[in-house]
Amino acid sequence: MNDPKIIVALDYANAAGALALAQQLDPALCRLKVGKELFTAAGPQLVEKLVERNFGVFLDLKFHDIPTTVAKACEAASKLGVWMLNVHASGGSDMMVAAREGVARSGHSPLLIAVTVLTSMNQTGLSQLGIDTPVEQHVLRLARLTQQAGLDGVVCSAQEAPALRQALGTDFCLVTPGIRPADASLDDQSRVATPAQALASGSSYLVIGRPITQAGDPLVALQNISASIQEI
Ligand SMILES: O=C(O)c1cc(=O)[nH]c(=O)n1[C@@H]1O[C@H](COP(=O)(O)O)[C@@H](O)[C@H]1O
Repeated sequence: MNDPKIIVALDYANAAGALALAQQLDPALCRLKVGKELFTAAGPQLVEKLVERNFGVFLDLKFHDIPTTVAKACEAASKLGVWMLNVHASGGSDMMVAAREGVARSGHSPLLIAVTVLTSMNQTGLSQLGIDTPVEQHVLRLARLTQQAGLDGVVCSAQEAPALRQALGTDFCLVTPGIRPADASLDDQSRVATPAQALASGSSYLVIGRPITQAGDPLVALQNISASIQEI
């Protein structure tokens, strides 16, 4: 079965921008991520349109609330026919178990993953939250909690992927944003890796936004990145 490793982040302000980009891309080469900005502006109808165009959709709404609310949100999200959805692991074990139950109630079976420590965060940012544990150790702690709650995987940076892969086994899904080709701008990302480094580190899927969406020719950018990971 075709299982593209690249997830293009559709960080657009409206449906027209997102659909125009999707039109240029190929569902055999990538999946698409709909995040908070686009979903707030364009809603479930846009997600359904992307699913109809045969794209696997990662609905990235990073739910983080009391367990009942998250369970119902996950149930509703799963009913949209998405391929993957996520919650924040820092919402805790009960919240993640409830999320899993919400997905099960939906009658659909998307992958359910949890965000560990955002890739924009560094050690200073974590310390400001009162967490003085090294980033990698904190990511590992949240990832273990996620696995114990029965979720399919986590969002982490590629820098933590080798440790997580070793600790959590080959079946646990590692989704890594903060991906930058060697010559690309870091933007607001902090813990970054190139596409090839990320896959070699054990990432299952790479989330890539601006290096593709802001490129002069997004399809060529996607094809170049795809080619750079073919042999890994
Ligand atoms: O859950 C995510 O997708 C996510 C988690 C994280 O820790 N860091 C992170 O950058 N993301 C998302 O990944 C995408 C990265 O986009 P670019 O920085 O443009 O490649 C954005 O849509 C972020 O919302």
